[in-house]
Amino acid sequence: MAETVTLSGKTSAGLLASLTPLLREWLPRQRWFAGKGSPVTGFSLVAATELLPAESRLGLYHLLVRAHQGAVPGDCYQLLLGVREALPPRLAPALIGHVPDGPLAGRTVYDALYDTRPTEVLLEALRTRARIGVLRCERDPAQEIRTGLIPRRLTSEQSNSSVVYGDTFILKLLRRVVPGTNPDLELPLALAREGCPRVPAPTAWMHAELDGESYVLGVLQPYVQGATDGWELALRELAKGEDFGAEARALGRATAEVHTALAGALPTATLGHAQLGPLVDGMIERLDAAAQAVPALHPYAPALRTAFTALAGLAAEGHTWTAQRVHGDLHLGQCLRAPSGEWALIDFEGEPARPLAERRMPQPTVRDVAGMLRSFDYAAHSADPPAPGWAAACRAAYCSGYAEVAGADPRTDPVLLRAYETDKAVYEVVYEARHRPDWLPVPLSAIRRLAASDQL
Ligand SMILES: Nc1ncnc2c1ncn2[C@@H]1O[C@H](COP(=O)(O)OP(=O)(O)O)[C@@H](O)[C@H]1O
Ligand SMILES: O=P(O)(O)O[C@H]1O[C@H](CO)[C@@H](O[C@H]2O[C@H](CO)[C@@H](O)[C@H](O)[C@H]2O)[C@H](O)[C@H]1O
Repeated sequence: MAETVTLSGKTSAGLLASLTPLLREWLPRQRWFAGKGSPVTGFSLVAATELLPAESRLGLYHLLVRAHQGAVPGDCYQLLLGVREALPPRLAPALIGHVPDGPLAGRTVYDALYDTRPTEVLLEALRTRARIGVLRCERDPAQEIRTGLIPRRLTSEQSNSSVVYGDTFILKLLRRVVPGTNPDLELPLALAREGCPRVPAPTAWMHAELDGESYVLGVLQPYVQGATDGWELALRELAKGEDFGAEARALGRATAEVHTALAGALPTATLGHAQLGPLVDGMIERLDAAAQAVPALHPYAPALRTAFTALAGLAAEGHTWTAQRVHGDLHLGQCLRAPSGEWALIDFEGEPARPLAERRMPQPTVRDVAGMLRSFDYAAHSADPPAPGWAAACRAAYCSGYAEVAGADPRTDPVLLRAYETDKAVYEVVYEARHRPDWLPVPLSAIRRLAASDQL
């Protein structure tokens, strides 16, 4: 591996100044950019590390940059920038721009995750537990990382960016990074220690040490070869008019296995009146904000609010609930079915827009169950014609499968389940209004059902 350096203050200031106009254009267009809606006014450099010298044919920089949006410093993003004289045609979609001045004047800068050599450099750093400037790589000594694996970038990227190496490993590079323990590494590591086979065990990971704080930057894990995700599979079965009950039941069992392992690995808590109050307040605040943001939700808000006040009422009567660490953003797209038929769960980041501390709090497991129940409903309502009976059968099979392993059926606590399902549907209304307005009718159909009923 080439010699690597953390850039001096002067060099990095020059670098950032010349990159700023290009990044200001490019960053807001990325799928993973979280600050959509308000313009980026500037950047500050959090860390810059040269992984391949810029003077060579191919330069490579690892950057952590804070995007400023208005007066307050905004989110910190991880960028891997390649530097070349000119881009070969295969790298055209990766173009960020041509640098007009400064230390890289006349050269072309691009998103290096599209390129083979830079992604090989990352894997090599993980394999060799490299420490480069602020970057630190660590790995599970029990797992081997072979050399010579061919990288390819995943095009189905969502909140982050992923590279698959020879169908053996997948490296997820977090794009918006925050200091602290990241559940996307914390939970799979805890599950691996607990011997839970439902979640690929982290093979290696990279973080940055900055001012005494650690930022998780990426996680390498075994790639589930030939897997189909639950969303794709559900839509396929729906289109064929096929029953999905057996798969839904297996998914319920897999979810309960993961919950059982998480409860064994990490602290649990009891939620009584004092703890539930703030949780319910949060649900009501999210509902009010959503009803303001999406007018179509407004007429249903009073009826939806009863889902939350009913839960607060139970707590006031002295009911308690068990809380533990959960997935936090579970839906069919986070479930992978291997050709063997086994299900794996991925992406333990939680809802990325929520603060880390909130995402790491113990919560009732029904939060994940509600996410999956919503997902069956989503699949059924994106079919033409909608198939509510199919969703109802999947939801029942999922809860039965869950109960077989957990020993308790989520449907036996309808007030809790309705509150969490309502909270999720409200979140989805805002998500769709912001990202996919054509999909808004899907969560709105659930909103109508939830507003009209006081049970599952
Ligand atoms: N271990 C894995 N094996 C196979 N495919 C995976 C694995 N982990 C993730 N993927 C694929 O990568 C995609 C993105 O992963 P995910 O963790 O959900 O990232 P994001 O946070 O960007 O949504 C998933 O939808 C899935 O198709
Ligand atoms: O996968 P992400 O962590 O990025 O989750 C976000 O995007 C999801 C859509 O890609 C969104 O999920 C919603 O749509 C799914 C179908 O596309 C459906 O299966 C889910 O049940 C529904 O919530 C998710 O809410 C959002 O956080």
